[in-house]
Amino acid sequence: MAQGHTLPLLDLSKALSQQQIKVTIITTPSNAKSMAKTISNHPTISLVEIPFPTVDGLPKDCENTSQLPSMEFHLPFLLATKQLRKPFEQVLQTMVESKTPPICVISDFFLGWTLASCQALGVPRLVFHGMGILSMSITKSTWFHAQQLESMSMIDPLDLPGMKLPFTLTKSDLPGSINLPNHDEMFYQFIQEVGEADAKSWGVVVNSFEELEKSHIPAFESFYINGAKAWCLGPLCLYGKMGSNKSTNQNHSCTSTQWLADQVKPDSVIYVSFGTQADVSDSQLDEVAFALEESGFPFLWVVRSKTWSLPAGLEEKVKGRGLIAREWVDQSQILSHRAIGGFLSHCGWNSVLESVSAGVPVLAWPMIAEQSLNAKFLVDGLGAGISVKRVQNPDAKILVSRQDICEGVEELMGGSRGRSARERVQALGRVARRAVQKGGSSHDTLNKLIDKLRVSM
Ligand SMILES: O=c1ccn([C@@H]2O[C@H](COP(=O)(O)OP(=O)(O)O[C@H]3O[C@H](CO)[C@@H](O)[C@H](O)[C@H]3O)[C@@H](O)[C@H]2O)c(=O)[nH]1
Repeated sequence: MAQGHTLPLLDLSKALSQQQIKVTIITTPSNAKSMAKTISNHPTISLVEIPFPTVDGLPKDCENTSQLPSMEFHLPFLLATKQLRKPFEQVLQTMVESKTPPICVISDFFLGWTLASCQALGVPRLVFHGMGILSMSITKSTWFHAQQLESMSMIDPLDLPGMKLPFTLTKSDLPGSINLPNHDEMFYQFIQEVGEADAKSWGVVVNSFEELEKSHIPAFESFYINGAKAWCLGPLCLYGKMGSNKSTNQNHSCTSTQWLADQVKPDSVIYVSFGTQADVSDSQLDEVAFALEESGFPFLWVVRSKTWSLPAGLEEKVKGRGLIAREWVDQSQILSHRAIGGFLSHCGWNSVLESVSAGVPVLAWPMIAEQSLNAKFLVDGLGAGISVKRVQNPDAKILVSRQDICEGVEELMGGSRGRSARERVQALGRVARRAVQKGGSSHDTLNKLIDKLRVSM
């Protein structure tokens, strides 16, 4: 129940539907509403609504993390989702009783209770984390070896058992949620609980492709106790867009796409977005605005903050050169527009895969969750991006200065490191697009998964 998980699962539903599999999406009313349009021309995908519980301490009508006023509400939100269990089980029970049991349930990692629901009815549970293989393996490994980590310095290279890392990893590279010495007790317990259910799942659906992360699969699978297999089916964003390369998207009517259509120079525009979860302070957004103005490059910037506005004097300066989108845009489509030459990104895994799929190099600015690992993989492991310079104090209001953002944008769009990242990511993009086509690794894996599930019925 987060856009970063819902969107790839919708793409997976489309991929399954293309293989003549009937998909039932069980979700809550507001999530169902936002999904309905996307699946309207897929008659084999249907939606079943179950109510979202009313919970003290959680704002009303928040059924998705993107609707939370801030990530402070994340834990109460996660705990509330446990109450979905009963209505979910009723839906499943009805399917079984009407002699149309599902061949499997694909459940989000955060809904750990679905394991027991599936086991009770003898339905295989596949888990989906939204993350890549490498970041999941590092996260799991550091979780299980937390005690050894405690005694290590922040700068010594980490040697994680069973893993060959494609870059040097230190404790300071790990996501804050792993590094914090005092885990929030309830959050810790919640993750422990869903992690145990995860490890007992029948299999794992992964939004990645073998050519990108194959060497890390054995280490990842070793965390599963019943021989569960990781099924790499991605990049999921590419299903439904097969055959398309860089497009001009002329027939899309929304403002951002129209604005993009007027940008005639290929690879000239920098796209900026920080995903659907990270809280970015308004003073930090000011720094981004000044940097984009100073860099001189055309930009398309998606801003989530409801309180921020462009600093005085900047509007005139960027008029005609930049577009600030405050509504939802089709990011994946934007990235595949030929005018887009770079992406200033928080490195959520979907953004990383969408950028790779479109062959767009990234200026990496990780913010929360496992994003620092994605950024490291992309920049140091794959050479498909460069990093912004960040200040070392995580409590500072301004984590990246306007000078450093501007320098990063200039290097990505016009510098030699940006050029080599562009070449590298374009090559990776070709491999990614091949993976989901007939005969490609992800396409084949999807068919093998369907066959295996049918046999085990
Ligand atoms: O206006 C918008 C804004 C976002 N998106 C899409 O929303 C998704 C955002 O996903 P992601 O880039 O992964 O960022 P988050 O929403 O922040 O993702 C959360 O979930 C990811 C998957 O688990 C993790 O990698 C991240 O760290 C976590 O913050 C992407 O598909 C974007 O294309 C749009 O299409 N339009």
